[in-house]
Amino acid sequence: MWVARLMLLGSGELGREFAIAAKRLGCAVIACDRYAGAPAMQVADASEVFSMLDGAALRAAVEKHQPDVIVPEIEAIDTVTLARLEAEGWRVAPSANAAQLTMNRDGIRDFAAQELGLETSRYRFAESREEALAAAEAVGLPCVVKPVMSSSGKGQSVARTAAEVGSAWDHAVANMRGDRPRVIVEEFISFDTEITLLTVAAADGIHFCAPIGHVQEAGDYRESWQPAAVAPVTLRSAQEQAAKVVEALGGRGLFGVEFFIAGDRAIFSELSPRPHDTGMVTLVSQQPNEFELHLRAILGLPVAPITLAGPSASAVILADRDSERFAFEGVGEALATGAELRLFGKPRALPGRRMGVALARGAMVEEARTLALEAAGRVRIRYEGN
Ligand SMILES: Nc1ncnc2c1ncn2[C@@H]1O[C@H](COP(=O)(O)OP(=O)(O)OP(=O)(O)O)[C@@H](O)[C@H]1O
Ligand SMILES: NCC(=O)N[C@@H]1O[C@H](COP(=O)([O-])[O-])[C@@H](O)[C@H]1O
Ligand SMILES: [Mg+2]
Repeated sequence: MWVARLMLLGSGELGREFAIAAKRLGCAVIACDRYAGAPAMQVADASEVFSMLDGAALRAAVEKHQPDVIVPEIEAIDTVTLARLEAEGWRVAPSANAAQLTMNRDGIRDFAAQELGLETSRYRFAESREEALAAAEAVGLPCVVKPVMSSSGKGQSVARTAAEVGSAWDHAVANMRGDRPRVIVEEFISFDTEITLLTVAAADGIHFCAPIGHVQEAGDYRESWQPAAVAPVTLRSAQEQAAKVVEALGGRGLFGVEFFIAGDRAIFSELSPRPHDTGMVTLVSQQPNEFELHLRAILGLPVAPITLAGPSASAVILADRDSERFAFEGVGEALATGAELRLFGKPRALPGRRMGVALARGAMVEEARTLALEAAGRVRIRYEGN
């Protein structure tokens, strides 16, 4: 009856678009997350609510729903259980190894820098305030301090002085995911621009999407666009590095490989073994989009040709407070710009939480960026009762 039964571990905005792609190709989707009514659950066949870090609950959900493929959608998952499930014959996309190595920044960074020899920022790990200070001295100031387990910039800050390293440590520990107080202290790279190189590991080999440029604030993405202007020699270097790391991680699927571009150097930063938030621009910029590519690669379906529709951009819509009673206004004004919207349906607003995204095309990237920003700015969240 089904093409495949897919279980999503994490059901946010990225999972939602993946679920839509999967439904369009006749798959069954079981969406799991830590709260009810998560974006992907709203379009899935079934859902389960539990913490992805709870191994027993994870195993119970897998045994109950018998998925053909388990598809991690967030970083913070009990990857020991995931690896055991894979060893028992359950399929994990792209692989339990990829999920395990990328869940913690120490895993992927040591793997990329030391085992594969990719160029990265100087870095050290620290498990106390004192160690963080020593690490900052070793990599130099300013430096970036991040919890080893976190995403979307949570717990991340830049320290410019030794005193700021202490507060950066406190901020990281207060905002980390998981139960391990450990940070990475990285040399601050003053890059010219940064890109995500969506890299597809498919049955017929590696495919690349056009590079995606993006702007981040407080470690979280605000705008992205495609194609990003990158010199051919630099793009080749990024592609070679991406192919190396994706092949070494193993498995089929789409990976978002992040690079800082400084002069003609592509400096490896990190990667997601799944669709990337900055890649939401592909919902209007290319065919197949990043969600369809992940699905097709996982299922062994054709991924090529990947065609670019034209210069495109995305801009995020953020909440600014904690509320479960809110509504979106200005949707009509936003759509009147010609841009598209994706409002994620998150049941709760939180300060800085991404609630939606505006997507636009233009004759040039600059025009698409202006339109997407304009449309995102026209959407307002009206909070009730305050
Ligand atoms: N060493 C660095 N030097 C300069 N800027 C940095 C450095 N590390 C991170 N940043 C900035 O912070 C952003 C977020 O960092 P990073 O990708 O490591 O965090 P993240 O929490 O994993 O984010 P996401 O989950 O959204 O990918 C980067 O895209 C970049 O703009
Ligand atoms: N950079 C990773 C990323 O963008 N992940 C996306 O955000 C969701 C969590 O959002 P939330 O924190 O608002 O619940 C995740 O489920 C995923 O879709
Ligand atoms: Mg990142």
